[in-house]
This record gives sequence, C-alpha cells and structure tokens, in this order.
Amino acid sequence: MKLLDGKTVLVTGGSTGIGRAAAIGAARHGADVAINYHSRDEDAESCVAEIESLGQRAFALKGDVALPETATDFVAKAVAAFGKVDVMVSNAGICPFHAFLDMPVEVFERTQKVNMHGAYFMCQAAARQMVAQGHGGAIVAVSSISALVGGEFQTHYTPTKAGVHSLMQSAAIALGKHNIRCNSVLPGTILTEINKDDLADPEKRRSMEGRVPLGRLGAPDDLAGPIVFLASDMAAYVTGAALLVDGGMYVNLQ
Ligand SMILES: NC(=O)C1=CN([C@@H]2O[C@H](COP(=O)(O)OP(=O)(O)OC[C@H]3O[C@@H](n4cnc5c(N)ncnc54)[C@H](OP(=O)(O)O)[C@@H]3O)[C@@H](O)[C@H]2O)C=CC1
Ligand SMILES: C[C@H](O)[C@@H]1OC(=O)[C@H](O)[C@@H]1O
Repeated sequence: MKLLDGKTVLVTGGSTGIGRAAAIGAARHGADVAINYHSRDEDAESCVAEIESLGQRAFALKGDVALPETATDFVAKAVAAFGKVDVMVSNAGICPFHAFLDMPVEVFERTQKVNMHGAYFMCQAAARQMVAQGHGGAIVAVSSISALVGGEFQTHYTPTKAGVHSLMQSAAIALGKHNIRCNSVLPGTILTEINKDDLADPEKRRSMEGRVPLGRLGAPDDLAGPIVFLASDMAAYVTGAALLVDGGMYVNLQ
C-alpha cells in the first residue's frame, strides 16, 4: 500500500543521511519530492535520480536553512514545480562535537541557527503555503533522543533538539485549526556523516551499541517508515506527538 500517493513532500537536508532516506522513502510511497541541501551537489543529484527512477518527480535546491529566504524560496520553487506542498520534513542539522567550557561562540551560534532557526523558518514557510491551499498538511521535524537527554560534547546541540521538539508541540496548537499536523521523530544514534568521526573511535562505538536493546545502531532507513507514517493520512489524528526511533536506547537504564 502506498501511503503518500499524489502528495508533494519537501525534505530539508536531503542529500545524505536521514533526510535522503526520508526523501526516497516518501517517493517509494508515491510522493513527488523536493530536497533542500547545503553542500553535497553530487549526493543531492543522485538522490533526485533515485527518486525519478521510482517514477516520481523530484528536484534539489541548494541553500542554507539558517537564512529565512532559503525557506521561502524552497517552498515557492516546490509550488512552481508541483503545484502544492502537502508535507514538510524539517531535517537539516549539524552537530559539531565540542567541549562546553571552551565552546567557540561561532560554533554555538551556527548550531542554533542551522538547527533551530532553520527548522522554524522552514516549518513556517510550509505552513503558510498549506494554510493558503486550504486542505491541511503535515509537518514532521527531526528532533532527537537528545531532546530528552544530555551529551558532554553536545551542550550547544541538545538544546536545539529540545527546541525542535517544543516547536512541533506549539505549532500543533497554532495549526490544528487548519488541519495541519505537526509531529517530531526522535532518532537515537543513527550511523550517518554527522557522527562518522565521533564513532570512528571503536570504544565509543561499542559503548553506544551496548546501550541499544535491539543490539545495533540505527541506519538512515530506520527513520523512513516512521517519517512516512507521520506524514501520511494513517496518522490523521496524531499531532503534537514525539516518536522515539532509537532501538530502545532511551529506556535502557539497567
Ligand atoms: N545521526 C544521528 O545519530 C542523529 C541525527 N539526528 C538529526 O537528524 C538530522 C539529520 O542528520 P543526519 O542525517 O544524521 O546527518 P548528515 O550529516 O548525514 O546529514 C545532514 C543533512 O543536513 C544538511 N545540512 C547541514 N547543514 C545545512 C544547512 N545549513 N542548510 C541546509 N542543509 C544543511 C546536509 O547537507 P549537505 O551534506 O549537502 O551539506 C545533509 O543533507 C539532523 O537534524 C540531526 O540533528 C537526530 C538524532 C540522531
Ligand atoms: C550526532 C550524534 O551522534 C547523535 O545526534 C543525536 O541527536 C543523537 O543523540 C546522537 O548523539
């Protein structure tokens, strides 16, 4: 069964990792897909090619989500290409691991701007378009297990993920009257570019794996199903929710 037949889905950070898996997952479920990305031109083009090979329409637009105009431009180009916006998957994010006491101001500010401001502007631009269309929609934001727990080298990052989770709760209230649903997914540790260097340390990797009851770290595709579900009409009465997708890592106290 295809869950997103005839829908138009926008994904930020779609060149690689979780965003790419979400974009291709949406296409497998019948959606036309627009991806935003920041620097990986070849990966973005190969994502578009993979979506087109599934028989769906797709395009990639390069832009920095930290800037409000990237969001308005992305939504406008999607409307020009596909005629409408049904789903926004706000996923783009960075996590430059760094100690707290000597955190450079630029690293702190850039992380806030990409992860938090980026999510805000993208979700707002998509919501404005959905309200104008008048037939509802769905927003899925990629938060994190880190919205709920801390990280020694993530003091700049975890508050942005809590912020994204909170943004979905408030947006669910603001947009419910327009039948626009807003939910977040909270991935655990998923093997992507964002943590390649951090998990190159075998001891760190073993210790993270050891915390997962399902016995393995996640793959980007592990997020595709939950994101497609929350984007789809199967989740028609789900809004303001947060779905942990972490192999059980969060509940594993002892
Ligand atoms: N991997 C994990 O363990 C977890 C990840 N997450 C969250 O998932 C999301 C995706 O991360 P993940 O797939 O792991 O990471 P990746 O590094 O694999 O992918 C990040 C994506 O975001 C894009 N991006 C980065 N900065 C910008 C920017 N300024 N403007 C537009 N796009 C940008 C990248 O584009 P490009 O590469 O083209 O520059 C890329 O497409 C993030 O929000 C992250 O916080 C949450 C929990 C766990
Ligand atoms: C980048 C990290 O490996 C990853 O990011 C998150 O949000 C998770 O909590 C992991 O720490």
